[in-house]
Amino acid sequence: MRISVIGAGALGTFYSAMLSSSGQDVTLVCRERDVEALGRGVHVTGLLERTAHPRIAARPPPSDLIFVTVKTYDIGSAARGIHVEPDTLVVVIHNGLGGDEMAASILGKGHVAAGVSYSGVTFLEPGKVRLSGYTETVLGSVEPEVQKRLDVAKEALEKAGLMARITPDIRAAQWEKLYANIAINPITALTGLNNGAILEIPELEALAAEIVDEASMVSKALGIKTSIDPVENAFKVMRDTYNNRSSMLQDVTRGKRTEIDALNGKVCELGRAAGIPTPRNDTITALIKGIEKRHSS
Ligand SMILES: NC(=O)C1=CN([C@@H]2O[C@H](COP(=O)(O)OP(=O)(O)OC[C@H]3O[C@@H](n4cnc5c(N)ncnc54)[C@H](O)[C@@H]3O)[C@@H](O)[C@H]2O)C=CC1
Ligand SMILES: CC(C)(CO)C(=O)C(=O)O
Repeated sequence: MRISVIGAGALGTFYSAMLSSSGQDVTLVCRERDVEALGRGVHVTGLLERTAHPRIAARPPPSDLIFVTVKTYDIGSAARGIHVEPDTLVVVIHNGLGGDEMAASILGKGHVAAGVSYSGVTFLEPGKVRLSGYTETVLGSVEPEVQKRLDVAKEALEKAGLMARITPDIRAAQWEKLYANIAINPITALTGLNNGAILEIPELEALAAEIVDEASMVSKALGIKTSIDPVENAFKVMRDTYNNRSSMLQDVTRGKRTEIDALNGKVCELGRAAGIPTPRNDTITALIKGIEKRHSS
């Protein structure tokens, strides 16, 4: 089976190293500027050590299974570069909401599934990443025909030593992770604190709970049924990742664009459409956009 991983950042380097070192036929699709460095191999350090030599390409080759591991705002352009064959399955692994729908609008609903990853991977330099959290990838599609074909992706991940699970409700899985990201990512990006420190400041802990409560109201209005307590789950992730610097804190520290539109911004958008007020998320979104503007000007 021909597997491609699009995006040689933190997650893509990790997945391609794992898939390729298990003997599978893998192409890592990267930016032109990184082709040479990645040609020397990809390396994972931290919780486990892996070195692998996947094929490297600046354009997606014809593939049976494609993992898209780019930031949410790049999913559209990455999808436009993919040529799908009739049986190609594209799994878009991302935080937030709307990414797989964006890919499906370009590639066709019959090709696209979503993935929710609970790994924690830090990008060090092209071809080098550090793994700090190593848990499962949850796979699912809202399209029954795609859902039936997800075993292919699950088996490829498992063969690579990665835990994978197919969920019958991918939207619920995405919301479950979203509750943690909308509380942790922007608060840490605005304060510079590590994830766990939110719990040490009563005012921030209360703000985090209010942000998640608003999202929970929106998800209920949309008929999303999750199996967790949203606020408790967000607090648990803060405890479990106590010393992490969130991806959004890392983004603003480096002057990079953030994924705020697919996180709190999406909650505001869906809340407006459903008639549910989201004042905390509106404010948080505006503040992060202000930081992005500072960096872009
Ligand atoms: N890093 C992590 O531990 C986790 C990340 N996620 C999510 O996974 C997604 C990917 O995250 P990261 O790997 O951290 O991002 P990243 O920013 O480290 O890597 C994305 C890479 O994709 C490249 N890229 C963008 N468009 C491309 C295209 N058209 N062709 C080829 N390369 C392209 C970028 O240049 C960058 O190297 C995000 O939605 C993130 O929130 C989810 C769970 C954990
Ligand atoms: C779970 C969490 C908050 C870990 O830092 C994360 O997903 C992120 O930083 O984007």
